Amino acid sequence: MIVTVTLNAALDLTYRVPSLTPHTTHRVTEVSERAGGKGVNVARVLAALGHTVTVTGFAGGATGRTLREHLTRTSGLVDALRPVEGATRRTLAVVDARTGDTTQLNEPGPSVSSAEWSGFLAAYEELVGGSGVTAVALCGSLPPGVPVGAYALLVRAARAARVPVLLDTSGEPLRRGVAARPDLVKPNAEELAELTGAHEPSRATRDARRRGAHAVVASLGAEGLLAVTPEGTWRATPPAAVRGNPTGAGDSAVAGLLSGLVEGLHWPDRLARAVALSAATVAAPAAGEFDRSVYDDVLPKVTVSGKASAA
Ligand SMILES: O=P(O)(O)OC[C@H]1O[C@](O)(CO)[C@@H](O)[C@H]1O
Repeated sequence: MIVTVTLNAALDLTYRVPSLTPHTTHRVTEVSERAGGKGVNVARVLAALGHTVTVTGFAGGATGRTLREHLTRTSGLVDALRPVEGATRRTLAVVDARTGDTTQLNEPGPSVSSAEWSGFLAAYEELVGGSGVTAVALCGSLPPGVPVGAYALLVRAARAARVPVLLDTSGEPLRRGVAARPDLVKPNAEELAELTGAHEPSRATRDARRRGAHAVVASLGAEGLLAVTPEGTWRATPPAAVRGNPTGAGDSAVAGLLSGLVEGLHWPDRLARAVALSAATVAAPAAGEFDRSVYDDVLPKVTVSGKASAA
């Protein structure tokens, strides 16, 4: 069983408008509402790939209730979200139908008390310390009240339980989390540059490893993925850019990497799967989903170059 942690879960709204223009009124032509937050999206993609996933983090208020109802509709997901007094946030993705561009607005999330945080930490330690957990993904921003070093604690607890742990966050929580030596981090180019101060991806990726991450997979948008790992260095590139809504493409890459890890795939196959899932998510209406025909089409066309390290 894979565990995904979403401390700042969200009810994701996606609006499609004919053309997004500041200072004007828009008629929304399509509305979708989904359970979201990065770890929830990762879990939904993993479940669609046939994995059983326990979803944990916080949920509260009417939005939290709606999010949990959405989760019950996806088979393969086990809801282990912990209740909080504050209401789960909403996020809004506005898709401009003319240009295909997406504008994302994320609420900050509920205030989490220190008692709620300590309760979560104890439950998490018990969960990852129990039997049958094959990997943990720690994903997304932290809600107000959760300590900035939260991910570092969660990484250490997973490592103590000998469970492989992946971290996908940004800013100071990423910096501290990386120093706790996760097995894998998956920053995008911007997060990587902020972490390391380096703007050239291969240099920044190597630097992120020096800071503590065992392996680093950088997501570089339409240019695919760059992986720097103890087993080797690879670049995985999609055959062509896919038009659509890129929200959640990084989450699908995480799902591809994690599923590949627990299935024992070699790095080049894991990376190809992650790139194909990302592309297939751009083609889908919302984060946490992917277009299976695009996935099947792109997967054999992903180019993976690079080499394994000398044994
Ligand atoms: O936790 P954040 O970094 O604010 O990201 C959350 C948001 O990102 C997405 O997961 C897309 O990656 C949305 O579904 C939305 O919930």
